[in-house]
Amino acid sequence: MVGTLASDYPAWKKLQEVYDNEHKNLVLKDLFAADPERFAKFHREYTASSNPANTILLDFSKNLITEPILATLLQLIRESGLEQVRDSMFKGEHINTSEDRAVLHVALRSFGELDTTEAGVSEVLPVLQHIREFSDAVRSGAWTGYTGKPIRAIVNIGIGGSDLGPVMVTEALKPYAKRDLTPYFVSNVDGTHIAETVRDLDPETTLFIIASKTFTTQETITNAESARDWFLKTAGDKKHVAKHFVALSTNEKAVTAFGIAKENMFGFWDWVGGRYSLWSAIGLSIALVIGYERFEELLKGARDMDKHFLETPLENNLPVLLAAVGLWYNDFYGSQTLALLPYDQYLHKFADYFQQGDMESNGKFVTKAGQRVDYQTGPIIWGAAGTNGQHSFYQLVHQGTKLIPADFIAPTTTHNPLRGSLHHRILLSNFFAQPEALAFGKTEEQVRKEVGPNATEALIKSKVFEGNRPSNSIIFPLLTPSALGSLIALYEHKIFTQGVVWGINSFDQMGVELGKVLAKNILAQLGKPEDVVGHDSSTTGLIHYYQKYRKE
Ligand SMILES: O=P(O)(O)OC[C@H]1O[C@](O)(CO)[C@@H](O)[C@@H]1O
Repeated sequence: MVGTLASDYPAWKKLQEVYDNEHKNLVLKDLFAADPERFAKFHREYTASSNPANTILLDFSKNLITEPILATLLQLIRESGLEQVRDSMFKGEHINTSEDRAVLHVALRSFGELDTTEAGVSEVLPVLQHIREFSDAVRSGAWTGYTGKPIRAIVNIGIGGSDLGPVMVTEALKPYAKRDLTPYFVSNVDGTHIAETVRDLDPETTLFIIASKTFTTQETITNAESARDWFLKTAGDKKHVAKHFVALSTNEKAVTAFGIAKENMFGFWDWVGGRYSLWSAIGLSIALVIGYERFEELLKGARDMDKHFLETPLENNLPVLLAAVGLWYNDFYGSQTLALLPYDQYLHKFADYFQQGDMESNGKFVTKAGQRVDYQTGPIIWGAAGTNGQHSFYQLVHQGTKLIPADFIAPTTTHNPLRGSLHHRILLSNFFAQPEALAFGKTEEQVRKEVGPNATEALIKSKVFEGNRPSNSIIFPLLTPSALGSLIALYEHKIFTQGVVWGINSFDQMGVELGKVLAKNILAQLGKPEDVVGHDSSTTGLIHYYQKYRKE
């Protein structure tokens, strides 16, 4: 409820008491031994309403919870008004209070089913039609470059939500890609990024997509200008820009001022948050790579999860259940992070994507009512594809001193069944084994039996796995556009649910502004001969070093 600190909810106080009195007795080994039905009680299965082949099983039984604890977590979520705020979001109410905006990324994938009159919602389908027509034309070769050649490379220039979603999805759905149309992504203002990207490209067959909700982001505009310079070095005449540059934005004035024709702009609206925008025109590169039909399947997968989130009682609601166990560790166990560990190489950018999705949404310390919170809010999101993480950071996850909740994610079936799916069996054996090892560990007694009588006490102690480290396992049949859409929406709504409990605005991003302003001030000074002024000794000293040694 706006105006209530989460720690004031009765259920929060109850959870604090339960944690204080019981957490020492919550031992997974004992919880499983005491209840052979534990998995049955603590897993749920989702089936996409428009695609029965798209199911997701969420196993949350390896969490440090009991049925009463889960019930109290769900009560906390209920007391926060989650259901009411959720309904407000879907109705288009301006729940992004600081910017007085609706939050309607769900309207991008509702295919006209959402009953909201928010300006722009009625234009979603025409924009999708424009995306279909354009992607069909480029993929068929009907759309050619200025010398009549088909497009072979698309370069998406954008950053944050105008980059991370297209990157993650085009990687994840590579099995569905048109392999003679290669996507490239330029995001960093570091000239290296665009220089290295275009160095081997052919201007005659390259299409640039300038993706920017505001069309004012310094990195993106700088890169777009350099891309245009690179292109015109060969093409010469500015009139050829029209065949090689399109824009994705809410800012038509800035787009046309840049020199991109209105008919080559794909619009979207201020109620689409950057980190929730891959379903909008920002997803153009996705539609170009996998085709419009598959892009629509992605949207429908998300829409099916939207329906699940809207219609399913909290105790069976996958986003709510993920949010609930996350709150338990983040706010009562004091964990600081959440590891996203997809056992699928195609999902190797999944954690990167939700670093922005979660941390830019919930990395806040002030509630919507302007109160400073007295509890933890958004977790640090990190992770890597399995099994690579096992050879990198799993030592700490298994035997470190930190509690690291982890979500293990995997498809039962691979797109690449090499050697009779031997690779995939090996991968999935690790997907099953790691949560088991984390949960149940290895006792000193077991170690002694293994190492024999001559081992030192120190060696024995170093081989003990205390276990009792929680995880969720999320498994589904195959990484299809529909499955990916549901999976992304699952996490979007988990993030939303946690933000509602914490009472924060998950949809603005005031925290990114100060750095930008200070950088602009320093940039203006770096170009001048006189000494920099107005900074602390550290910043001044660093700038002096830069000015002493820079060569360019
Ligand atoms: O799409 P734009 O307007 O260029 O913004 C890019 C990114 O910058 C931010 O505004 C700040 O990181 C993100 O929210 C957004 O996704």
